[in-house]
Amino acid sequence: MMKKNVFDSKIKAAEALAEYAAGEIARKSGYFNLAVSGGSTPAGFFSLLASKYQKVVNWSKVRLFWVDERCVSPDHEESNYRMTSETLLDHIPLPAENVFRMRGEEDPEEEARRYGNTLKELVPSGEGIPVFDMILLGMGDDGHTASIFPDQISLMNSSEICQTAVHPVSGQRRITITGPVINKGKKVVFLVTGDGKRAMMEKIFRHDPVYPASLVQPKSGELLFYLDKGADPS
Ligand SMILES: O=C1O[C@H](COP(=O)(O)O)[C@@H](O)[C@H](O)[C@H]1O
Repeated sequence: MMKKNVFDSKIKAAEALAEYAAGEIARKSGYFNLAVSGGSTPAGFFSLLASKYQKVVNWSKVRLFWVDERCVSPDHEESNYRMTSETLLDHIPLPAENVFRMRGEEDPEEEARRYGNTLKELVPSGEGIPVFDMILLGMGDDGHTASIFPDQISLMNSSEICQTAVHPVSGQRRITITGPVINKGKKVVFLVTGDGKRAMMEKIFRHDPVYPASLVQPKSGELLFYLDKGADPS
């Protein structure tokens, strides 16, 4: 099932998503396994969780994972972990043992293997694939999602849980969960904002198969879009 939610501003989209995520966490008994994206878009959502929902959410039941990471040290300005720490983790009582970062500073191939094994060990699986309670995705204006870029679209159909990737322009190495893991998620949520994303969003809603974000089609989970009106093509 697919549901599109459009809001007047990116702050309103982040507010609605924070309310939704907090509700989903509250509804779950046992661990809530959440995988988050990086880049710049989730910062507002994370900040809201860290302020408005800091005392509302039972953070000890959240286990936090990453959808993708840039192969840099965790204090690097481009680190997805660093962005999440500064906007969310530094402000909430989420136990350190519930935080499972991708180690961008390690050898990428080894780290992709290690992280895949961590996911297999900790996240309940279906048909051998980890099933996250929620996966937060972003979309680049080139149609990539996670660190799966159009020129490496085979990662959407990989037999691995986690793989390495390369940014097509900068050549920066990346580690990413693969398409089958994304499509196993119970709630797969795109947060996309800004006029600059509208043209690509239109292609994604047309399911243009050239773009990885178009191939996000959860098998039995729910696909949700949180957009601001700038990113909405309709
Ligand atoms: O490189 C990345 O890009 C996407 C989109 O980022 P945004 O800054 O345009 O929101 C992001 O979802 C991914 O996690 C990140 O590594």
